Amino acid sequence: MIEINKVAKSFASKKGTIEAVKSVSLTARDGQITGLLGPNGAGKTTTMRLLYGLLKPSRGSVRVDGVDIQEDKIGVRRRLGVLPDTRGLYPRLTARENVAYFAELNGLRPSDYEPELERLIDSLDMADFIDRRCEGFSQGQRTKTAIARSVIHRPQNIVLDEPTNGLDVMTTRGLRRFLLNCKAEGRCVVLSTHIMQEVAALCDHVVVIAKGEVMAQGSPESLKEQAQRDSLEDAFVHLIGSEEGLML
Ligand SMILES: Nc1ncnc2c1ncn2[C@@H]1O[C@H](COP(=O)(O)OP(=O)(O)OP(=O)(O)O)[C@@H](O)[C@H]1O
Repeated sequence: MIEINKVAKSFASKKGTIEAVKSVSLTARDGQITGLLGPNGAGKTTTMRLLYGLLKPSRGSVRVDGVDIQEDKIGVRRRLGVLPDTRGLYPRLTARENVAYFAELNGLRPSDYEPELERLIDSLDMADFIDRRCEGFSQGQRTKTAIARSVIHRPQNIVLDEPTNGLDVMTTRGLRRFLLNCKAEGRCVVLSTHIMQEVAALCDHVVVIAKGEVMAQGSPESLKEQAQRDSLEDAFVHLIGSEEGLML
């Protein structure tokens, strides 16, 4: 379970202070997929970076399975699998070597991680390229490798920044099946997106973010009720107060 309590983050720039995240609170539960939905520049990536400890919040706190990230960063990272916005693979290593390297950084021996790696190759459909160097990989191949790498240590909590960005329909469907399977195993999945179909297809709990603040949160059904709209699309546009930057 991930609990974010009133986090804020601002950046200094030549033109003054940018308040990327003004105040975001949410709880992402085990056995659920929680979606952060918002237009471009809403503060999703910054919230994700605060969540996995890449950035330190200006205010507020983050707890993962009850552990405060500022008090025990390493303990929290062990409980987290992260797909960052920059996928960041080692181009000279094969996909298998990239995943194995991360498994070993997490203290696993080949006999510990190899069965899980085989399972991931199968469920993410990676057999065709697993033993190729990552240099020259397509976006889908890169994303799949980065996802396998982020979950090889079987973390209870999985955090993915725009996981289906640039993926084709078949790859997206495979990834959705994979995430639904993680949910069925009782894991906590958090993803950010600006694609509404993603939310409708996957999310149990949706946090609508715009301009660094939470505009509304709840199940897709409850968001329609809160906005008094019949479709999710209309509800989101109403809650955000603009259509800008959203993909319908
Ligand atoms: N390191 C940084 N320095 C300065 N400004 C930043 C930094 N990181 C983010 N911002 C600004 O904070 C705001 C929120 O950015 P963020 O990347 O969190 O949005 P987002 O919701 O993920 O958007 P997108 O959907 O376009 O990826 C933007 O105005 C962005 O320019």
